[in-house]
Amino acid sequence: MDINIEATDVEKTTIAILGAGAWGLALTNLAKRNGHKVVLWSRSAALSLEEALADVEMVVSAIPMIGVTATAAKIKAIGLPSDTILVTATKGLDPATTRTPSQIWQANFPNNPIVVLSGPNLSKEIEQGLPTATVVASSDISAAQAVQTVFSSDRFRVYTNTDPLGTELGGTLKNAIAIAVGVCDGLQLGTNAKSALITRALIEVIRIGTHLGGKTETFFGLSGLGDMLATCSSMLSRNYRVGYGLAQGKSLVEVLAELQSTAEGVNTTNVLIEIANREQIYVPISWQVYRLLNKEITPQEAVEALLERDFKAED
Ligand SMILES: NC(=O)C1=CN([C@@H]2O[C@H](COP(=O)(O)OP(=O)(O)OC[C@H]3O[C@@H](n4cnc5c(N)ncnc54)[C@H](OP(=O)(O)O)[C@@H]3O)[C@@H](O)[C@H]2O)C=CC1
Ligand SMILES: O=C(CO)COP(=O)(O)O
Repeated sequence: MDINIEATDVEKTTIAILGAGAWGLALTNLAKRNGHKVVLWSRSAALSLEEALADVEMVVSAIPMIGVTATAAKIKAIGLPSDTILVTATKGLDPATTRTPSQIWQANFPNNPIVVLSGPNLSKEIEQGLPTATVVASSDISAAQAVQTVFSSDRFRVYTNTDPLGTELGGTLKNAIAIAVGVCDGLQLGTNAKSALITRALIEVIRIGTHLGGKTETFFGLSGLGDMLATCSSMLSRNYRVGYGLAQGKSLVEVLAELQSTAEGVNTTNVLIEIANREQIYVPISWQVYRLLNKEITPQEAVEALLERDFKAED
């Protein structure tokens, strides 16, 4: 029997959400609609980080990758009770250490429960009240369930998962792929090409993701294939728009200036190639994105390079 839990029946949580960008605002609205008490903090906020964190049961980081290490260090200096749940919603890789955001949070707060939140979550659609689903993943299942309770609604279906790294890497690695698919669409290569690219890209993401410790099945779920399909098929995706703009002959600087918003895939691709070179992981699609972003080839040459590779089996 399905039990319909009304938002009013659920115990209320006090939450600090860090990062007042598109994602931090959308997550704030989701939690507030469920009646939870939310303090939204950003660097330009009137309240200090210390004030924002006072007496909260949950901290949600929606900070772009560029700010995660410094913010985690500031919070460590302030101090957090060990039962405060830390939720990371950032999709990126740290250029200094090649770590994921959850690994950074875990290193700073080894005794706190860490939960990754990731899925096909284009914030503009969520803000319009359109339905979607997401995944909250943690080795601490009760912490994941607490986050599930905070954000779940009839428009935002939240699933739990016990593979935080796989969940996080799916959402992160697909940003390099969204740039590639943006190029494919910008060059008007057609639906067959796009479908082939996304399918081969999923194999690539699974190859990297499992090498780094994620579980194969996670990459076929919402945070893997689900998020890849969302970002590879929408002009709402900033990463897709980076690829699309480059295919139109714009420079990376021009495209990023037009976006005025975070496109994590640019940094992620650079860090990913560093990891792939170091660990000898075969990443043909991300490699062409890397060369394109670093002005080594044109969009047309990237496509030719992918098509001209040696014959191989599909696996
Ligand atoms: N938008 C989306 O649809 C989704 C985004 N994400 C992920 O969430 C993260 C944030 O994205 P999004 O909100 O869209 O980005 P935005 O570009 O909309 O906002 C970024 C926010 O982060 C703050 N910020 C920028 N640099 C730093 C820094 N060095 N330290 C602390 N805060 C900083 C800025 O606020 P201020 O300058 O005022 O401090 C700004 O409010 C990214 O990793 C993204 O991949 C995940 C799922 C969906
Ligand atoms: O991760 C996202 C949707 O799930 C947001 O994608 P962009 O960062 O490309 O806009």
